[in-house]
Amino acid sequence: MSSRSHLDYSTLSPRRSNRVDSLIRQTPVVTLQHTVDSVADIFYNDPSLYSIAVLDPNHKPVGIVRRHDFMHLFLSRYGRELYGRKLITHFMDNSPLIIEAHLSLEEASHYVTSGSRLSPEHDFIIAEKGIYRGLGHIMDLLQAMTELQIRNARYANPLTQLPGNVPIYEYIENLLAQKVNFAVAYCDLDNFKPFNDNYGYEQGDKVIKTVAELLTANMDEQNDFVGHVGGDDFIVVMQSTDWIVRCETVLSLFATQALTFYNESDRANGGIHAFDRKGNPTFYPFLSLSIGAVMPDPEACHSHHDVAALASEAKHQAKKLNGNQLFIDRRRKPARTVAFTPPAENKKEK
Ligand SMILES: Nc1nc2c(ncn2[C@@H]2O[C@H](COP(=O)(O)OP(=O)(O)OP(=O)(O)O)[C@@H](O)[C@H]2O)c(=O)[nH]1
Repeated sequence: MSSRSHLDYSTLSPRRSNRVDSLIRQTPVVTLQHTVDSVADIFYNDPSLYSIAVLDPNHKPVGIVRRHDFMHLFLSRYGRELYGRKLITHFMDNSPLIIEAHLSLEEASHYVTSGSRLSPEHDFIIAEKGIYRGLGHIMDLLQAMTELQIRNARYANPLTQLPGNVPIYEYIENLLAQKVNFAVAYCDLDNFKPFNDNYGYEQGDKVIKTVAELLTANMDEQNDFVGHVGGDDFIVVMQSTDWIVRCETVLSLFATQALTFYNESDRANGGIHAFDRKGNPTFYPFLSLSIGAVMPDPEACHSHHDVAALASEAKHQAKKLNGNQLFIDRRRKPARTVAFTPPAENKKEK
């Protein structure tokens, strides 16, 4: 998203498209030794320049000079004569907004909107581990955020409006690129097919929406990402330190809510009497949720395929347990790779 207009997202590298470094604009910088006169010359020679970052000898940003503020100095009588030879450090904003390049656009937007000092013509500094990388324009950020939202809507699951496969993959790739620790939970309903067959697709949709709502309500908006692969399969990518408790809360709430989807007679029986896929009469207990979770090793997992393999395996293990269960797989690197496949495609194999 480097120039952020009229871009075909399918050609973008997923790990860069929604990060702050995609907003970097290379503009002139000055050091602590620059005088007001020399900075004035830079502004004069480039009318499109709104701000100039001031760096210390280690390339760390220590301030920002804005054309708008600078103009005041020169509009005052004898301004240039009085201040021209002074160091720029006297006239810079020495607490500029500095945003790390690896952060997501959502995180950047959060910083920008929570800082009431900033207005649309203000720039922010983009740094990597505190070292200057370039300037970012607020208007670029807003435009990129709008495009991201349009794109997320395009890839959203139509039933739950949660992000689908493409944003899920991108989110994971982004975390892998940062080499940060995170957990992935693969959530899948149990006994959903007989429920659907017995109570109808519309009721089944309500169950899926309930799972979506429980996951969204119990995860941390800032640190966790809830995605809907399709059908009754959800992926949650978590950086909350208390993610295990959050998953357990979802399970316990679902255990209670699941009962509300049954009629009195089935509730009294503890489930549904129906036929299995081969036509044999079978008893199916209440709907439950299986969650298989893993903590992928960011050094050993090279793509979302590796993470998908780990999460799928954890989900299979979770499904072997009865009822609403969380299974945490201690394996952190995959033996094989698979993709998160929507259930409709899975079912053909059964
Ligand atoms: N209501 C509804 N049903 C769906 C949707 N997508 C897929 N399904 C149905 O979900 C069911 C998924 O089947 P399974 O995942 O095998 O259900 P299950 O009985 O829970 O089996 P396991 O997952 O193997 O435990 C099938 O009946 C699909 O037709 C959807 O969007 N809405």
